[in-house]
Amino acid sequence: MSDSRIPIDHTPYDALLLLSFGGPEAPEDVVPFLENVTRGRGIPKERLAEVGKHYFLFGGVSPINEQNRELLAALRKDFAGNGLDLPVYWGNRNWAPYLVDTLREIATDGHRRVLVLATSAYAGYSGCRQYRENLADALATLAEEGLPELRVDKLRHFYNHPGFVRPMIDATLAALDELPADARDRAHLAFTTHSIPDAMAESSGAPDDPARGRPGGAYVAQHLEVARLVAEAVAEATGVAGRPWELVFQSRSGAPHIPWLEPDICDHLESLHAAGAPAAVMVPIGFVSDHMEVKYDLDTEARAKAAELGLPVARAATVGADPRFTAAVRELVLERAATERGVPVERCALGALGASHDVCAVACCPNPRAPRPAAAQL
Ligand SMILES: CC1=C(CCC(=O)O)c2cc3nc(cc4[nH]c(cc5[nH]c(cc1n2)c(C)c5CCC(=O)O)c(CCC(=O)O)c4C)C(CCC(=O)O)=C3C
Ligand SMILES: [Fe+2]
Repeated sequence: MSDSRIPIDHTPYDALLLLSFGGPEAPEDVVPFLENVTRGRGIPKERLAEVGKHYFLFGGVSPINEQNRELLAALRKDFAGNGLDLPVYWGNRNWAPYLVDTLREIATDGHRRVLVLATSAYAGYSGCRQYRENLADALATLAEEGLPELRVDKLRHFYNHPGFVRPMIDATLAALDELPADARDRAHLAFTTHSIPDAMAESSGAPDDPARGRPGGAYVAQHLEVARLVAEAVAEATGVAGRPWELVFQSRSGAPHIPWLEPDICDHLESLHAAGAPAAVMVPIGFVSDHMEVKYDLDTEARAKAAELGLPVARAATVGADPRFTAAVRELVLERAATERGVPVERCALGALGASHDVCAVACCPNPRAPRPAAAQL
């Protein structure tokens, strides 16, 4: 890591907010949680009933909140151990602790400039702007309550930061080791992420992003870049060149007549099997922790499909609270703080796309329904 070159000075910021999706923690939470997630989004009732079943299969508890508690503790420990005296708070979009309550706490604790780490590494409406709209809504509520004004900035997309990519390389190598030895060297890598509507993918990214308007937009271009970086590092570590890999999708919702990114991981496993592939590793590069989309859609549904086909599969772990990731967050905080102070610093990124912008443009990753106020933009 290059953090030694960035001064350990968090001014002008006085708090970091870990902002996440949230999930139910008891059976009676499941329906209200799904109502929060899908309000005004036109998700068919049948799909909601189906997704509800996924949660009930796990006792009505999503692992996501516990994973965020672990990340919060790991960030605090990393900061404390490296002389970064910046309080870290946690709030969610869809479940307690709710974002608005956490922001109120931040304001009443006397903080004014808040940096936000969203648990989503890539560009796109769902992973970026929607969180910024939620921030704008929460700030409006605090203003109505007469609380002092907070200024909120969001950390840049971290998909190509070495502290995010390197743990995924190791996780892919570990998953390959779980496969039968005679299938290992010819096993495919199936990189997976959340499917989103084609139109949302195409409009993802900054207006001047070269990927914008191309099929899949910045969302797909960024995932392809991470997939390539992981595949190349795995080739180097294993000495196996030319291993096939693909970017595939999971967790589609929405109405069937609206096109979403494909192929689905389960269809992909079928194609691999039909084409004679001996095994596959599923690498969930689109997610930062092993939450429900990973535990159900991959570990339950896709594994069942693979078992039915007789295709050996393994699943790589997500980054979670890996110390390299918490160090990367620290580095990103210090990088952004230095930039705000006008101090030039190295902006660490692997691969060809370079470090993302710090501040989103008004036309970045537009809302697919109608424009709404969003925080942390130009
Ligand atoms: C890009 C993306 C990410 C990754 C970036 C990020 O992390 O933000 C993500 C993460 C997550 N999505 C999650 C859960 C759900 N997403 C849904 C619905 C949707 N997701 C979408 C996209 C994404 N989603 C979209 C375009 C929809 C359609 C409705 C809409 O336009 O909003 C629904 C509704 C039911 C259904 O699945 O149809 C649920 C329950 C959980 C929590 C898991 C847990 O509980 O452990 C997490 C981390
Ligand atoms: Fe989702």
